[in-house]
Amino acid sequence: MILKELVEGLDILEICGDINANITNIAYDSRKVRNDTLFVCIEGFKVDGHQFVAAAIENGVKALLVQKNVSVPEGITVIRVADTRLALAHVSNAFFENPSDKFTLFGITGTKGKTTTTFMIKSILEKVGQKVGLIGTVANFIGNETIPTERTTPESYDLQALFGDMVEKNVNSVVMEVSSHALELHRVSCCNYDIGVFTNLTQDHLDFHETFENYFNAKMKLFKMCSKALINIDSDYGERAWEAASAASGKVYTFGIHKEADFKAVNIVTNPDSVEFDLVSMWGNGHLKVNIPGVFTVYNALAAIGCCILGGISLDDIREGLLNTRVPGRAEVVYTNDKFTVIIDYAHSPDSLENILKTIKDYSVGRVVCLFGCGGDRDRTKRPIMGEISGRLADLTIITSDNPRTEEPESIVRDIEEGIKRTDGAYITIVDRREAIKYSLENAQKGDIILLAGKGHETYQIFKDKTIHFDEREVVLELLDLC
Ligand SMILES: CC(=O)N[C@H]1[C@@H](OP(=O)(O)OP(=O)(O)OC[C@H]2O[C@@H](n3ccc(=O)[nH]c3=O)[C@H](O)[C@@H]2O)O[C@H](CO)[C@@H](O)[C@@H]1O[C@H](C)C(=O)N[C@@H](C)C(=O)N[C@H](CCC(=O)O)C(=O)O
Ligand SMILES: Nc1ncnc2c1ncn2[C@@H]1O[C@H](COP(=O)(O)OP(=O)(O)OP(=O)(O)O)[C@@H](O)[C@H]1O
Ligand SMILES: N[C@H](CCC[C@H](N)C(=O)O)C(=O)O
Ligand SMILES: [Mg+2]
Repeated sequence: MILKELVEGLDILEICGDINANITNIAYDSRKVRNDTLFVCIEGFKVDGHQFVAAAIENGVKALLVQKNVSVPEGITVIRVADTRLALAHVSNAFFENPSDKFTLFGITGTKGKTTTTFMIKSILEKVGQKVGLIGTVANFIGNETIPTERTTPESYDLQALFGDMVEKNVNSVVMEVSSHALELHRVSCCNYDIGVFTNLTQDHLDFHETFENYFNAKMKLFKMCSKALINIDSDYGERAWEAASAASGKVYTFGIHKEADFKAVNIVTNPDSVEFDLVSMWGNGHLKVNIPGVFTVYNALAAIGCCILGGISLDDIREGLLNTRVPGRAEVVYTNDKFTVIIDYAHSPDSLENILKTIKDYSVGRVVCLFGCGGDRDRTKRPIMGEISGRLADLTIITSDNPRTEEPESIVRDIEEGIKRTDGAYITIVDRREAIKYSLENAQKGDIILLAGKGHETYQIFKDKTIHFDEREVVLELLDLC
């Protein structure tokens, strides 16, 4: 593609060199530069991409997109802009020929419920015969094809490339999780969303956003890219989100349980392994069931129902699609016998831990044992809060490690302990997660529900010096064999 076409519409501060150069590749990492590549230099949190101009030249770069002055030999075009992350999204969208215009795109943002809601929407749309793309925490999917992923929302170039692939493979709809990091760092800029959903806003990621206000504002950026918005009006930030979406989007719809809403759930029945409710809406009323427990599941279901009804799907098809939804690592029972049950769940923030513990507590006949840790290099302020929640709600807490990353696992455990000490909840600390799980199984009492929280579908554990294979589903079964 001609460079001029890639940068058309971009706010350019300065161009040096040939704007008609032919570009066959875009890279934001110098190690992926080859001949005829446009290299986009990003000032990162760890390193400055502008440092790698020499390496890019060595690899045959044709043009550079920069936000700082750089010196290059003749024959290489340099384009300077104010923000290269935004520019990367712009050129990537152009390079793959505006792929998000070619399918229906649903974007789900919020602290909790994104993965679950996307799985519900995928299941419903597949029920009516659509080919669906899904982009999120667990993996990316193109129909039945699974593509492993490291981020919830990919970098803009990778996202547009994936969209391009989805167009080639004839998807009808794409449903994606939109993380606040992605919104803040322009990973989803230039996307054309048909519907944007706000699920809720509770504490997480304050290491990155620093304040709740910044976190909220990052989430609201989604609505500037949507034709329609769907808001959880019961959420603490629901009214403000409604105002922000109304100012930005074409049409705004609401869902909820307590307040008046376009999609409202009444007569909620909670079961140990499912929820049922009646939907009331101007598009139709009806009884629905989801095989995931917890009142929070009703909110996720309402978000999915709203998207699908606004997308023209009938309530009968929605009912069946919802009933068949399964989400790996979310309230997943990995083992049960007549003595105890082991559940894994991806709760790794205060609100989600509180919700899953309350849900389990409602049905337990014996103790609730909560085993969890907190991720290293992530929001530290949530650690004592989660300790306090578990101390208050669980009969026994086993504090252990999650993904320590570059931090000392013992010091993360101590941060959690600080919170649990404010309660009279019983607890022990076992830093090694496998040993902690072993302890929970060896000491299980009749009626126990053992919750392993925080790692859900993950199949690894990240340490300072290594990443090991660690699939909690496998670990439990292996240890039970040994017990
Ligand atoms: C804070 C954050 O989000 N950082 C992301 C960001 O990194 P960065 O820009 O700081 O990158 P950097 O390492 O400083 O490098 C700067 C530039 O130099 C380039 N480089 C680097 C080395 C080299 O030899 N040559 C070269 O060109 C890099 O490719 C990059 O373009 O851009 C990178 C490329 O897209 C991401 O991989 C990286 O994610 C980090 C690893 C991360 O952990 N992100 C998490 C917090 C995240 O994004 N989480 C959310 C979900 C959260 C949730 O809701 O639960 C997500 O969407 O996954
Ligand atoms: N609507 C909700 N409100 C509060 N907690 C929820 C909600 N939905 C799910 N949870 C809890 O949060 C955990 C993660 O849910 P899910 O993966 O759907 O959220 P997410 O927004 O994708 O999270 P992440 O940002 O970690 O990927 C679940 O295992 C459950 O404990
Ligand atoms: N997407 C989230 C996942 C956290 C999962 C938890 N197991 C942890 O490692 O903290 C993040 O990167 O912050
Ligand atoms: Mg997710």
